[in-house]
Amino acid sequence: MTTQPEIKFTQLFIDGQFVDSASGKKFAVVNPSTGKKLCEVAEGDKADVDKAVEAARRAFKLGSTWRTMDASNRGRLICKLADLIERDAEYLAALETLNNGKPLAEAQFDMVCAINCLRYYAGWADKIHGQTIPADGNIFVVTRKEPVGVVGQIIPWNYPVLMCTWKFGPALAAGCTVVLKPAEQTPLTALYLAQLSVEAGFPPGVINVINGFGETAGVALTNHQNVQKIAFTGSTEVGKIIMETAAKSNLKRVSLELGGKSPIVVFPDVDLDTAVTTCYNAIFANMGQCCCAGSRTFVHEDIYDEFVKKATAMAAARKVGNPFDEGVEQGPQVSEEQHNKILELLESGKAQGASVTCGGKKWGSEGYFIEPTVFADVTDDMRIAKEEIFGPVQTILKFRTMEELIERANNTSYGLAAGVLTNDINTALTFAQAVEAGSVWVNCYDATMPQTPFGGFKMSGQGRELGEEGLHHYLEVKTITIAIPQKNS
Ligand SMILES: NC(=O)c1ccc[n+]([C@@H]2O[C@H](COP(=O)([O-])OP(=O)(O)OC[C@H]3O[C@@H](n4cnc5c(N)ncnc54)[C@H](O)[C@@H]3O)[C@@H](O)[C@H]2O)c1
Ligand SMILES: CC1=C(/C=C/C(C)=C/C=C\C(C)=C\C=O)C(C)(C)CCC1
Repeated sequence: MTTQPEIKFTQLFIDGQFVDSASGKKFAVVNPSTGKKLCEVAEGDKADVDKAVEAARRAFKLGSTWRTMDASNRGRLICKLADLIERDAEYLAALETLNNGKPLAEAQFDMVCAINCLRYYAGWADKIHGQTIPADGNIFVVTRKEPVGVVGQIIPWNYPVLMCTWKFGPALAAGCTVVLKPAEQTPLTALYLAQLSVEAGFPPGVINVINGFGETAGVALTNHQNVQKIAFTGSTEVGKIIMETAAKSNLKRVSLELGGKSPIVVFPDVDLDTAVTTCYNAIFANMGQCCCAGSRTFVHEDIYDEFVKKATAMAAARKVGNPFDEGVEQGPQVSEEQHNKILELLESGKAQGASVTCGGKKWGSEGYFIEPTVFADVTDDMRIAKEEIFGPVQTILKFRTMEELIERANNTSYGLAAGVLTNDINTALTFAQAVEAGSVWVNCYDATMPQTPFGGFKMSGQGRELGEEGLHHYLEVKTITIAIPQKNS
């Protein structure tokens, strides 16, 4: 097992090559386990985004290698990229753990999910097609699905490799070319994937990666006149800016995967230990840094006290520490900023009267660790019940009736995911139909697969990623109507 993975790539990746930024500027990448600098990477801004978009435009030109390639061969290239990730999965997982702080086992599982995602979309490449339409008159009508063109993709730091593949997979299967901006906190694995794309044989310019900050590189990409679509994952706050910038520049297409405050609901007919474990995983996975985290645990009043007792014991037993160490379940939060934001929300929970039954403060003396925390007696008006904490903080609320539950579960501007744990099919379906969420998991949680659409209602986003739905944002529909002398049925 590699615990000191070599950092091999730190430049920008434009037109199939690693290059310095036009300004020569660099920024520090930090190890969240220690708070110390890992390395410096090139800092891209507008000038570099312009170059990358130009390269992506050339790669997308009519007659280019990419545009004239058989769709089945596009699929083979995507498959090859998946194979290379699989070959280097141990290294990539270690690099992810080093840069992001997630426990190695979680990073390893992310690699499996990333590989599966690319293989799924590789299969789509030669199955994307239009229709023939029996329109009125002496005409022959066909539709073609065409790639939208150059796509800007902006991703967050919580699943760096996985998010790259959620973005690359459908875009490349559709035949687009991409400029991806990783989060400034976690650029290292995206750069390694860029190198793998060369080895896989993607033509230069099809995949470009620009490290940089949101306010400079991110804005330049979103504002660009020659970018036809922007795919964004991150905060709802920035999602709004993206939509506005996209509209004001060239009305580029936008898909958004944003925040959440997802309810996971426990009815009294369940096996309690199983339910406690499901709710625990739903919130504590990835240090709580997941858009779909089950961050409001609603428990029926009949089992509330017993549930809190067991949930507290489980969180207290959670092993925190060096994410490379075997058996460690929780590493640091990704950054000092996130760490401080969580601590501030923990204080608000205490001040507003929630009961801390486990944790509630910083863990250790170096790095960005937070104790696994459980709050009981949480009420809907508290900040910890309303705001996205993005940390290892379980908030347990009490409910009595289905009507009240549905009203409270939906009383949020978010609508990304929800979970319901019950052995009664009617209870499950009543809740599943009523809850305003893009994914509803029954007797499971986080069951997200490449085949299943994922995305939000309300302010949790626009559009869906994954599944067939995830392709649509990368495609334009062209209707071709041909006058013919005589039609026949
Ligand atoms: N939905 C998610 O997956 C997700 C991921 C990360 C963070 N968040 C939430 O957002 C909060 C803040 O985290 P954050 O500041 O890292 O998220 P963020 O939304 O600021 O960053 C996400 C990505 O957007 C880029 N970005 C930032 N401002 C931009 C702009 N004006 N134009 C274009 N791109 C821009 C960033 O550089 C990064 O690549 C977290 O505490 C959490 O609540 C959600
Ligand atoms: C939470 C776990 C997983 C699921 C992660 C998901 C569904 C991430 C989805 C995307 C984004 C952008 C989240 C936003 O923060 C795995 C990968 C299935 C592993 C188990 C834990």
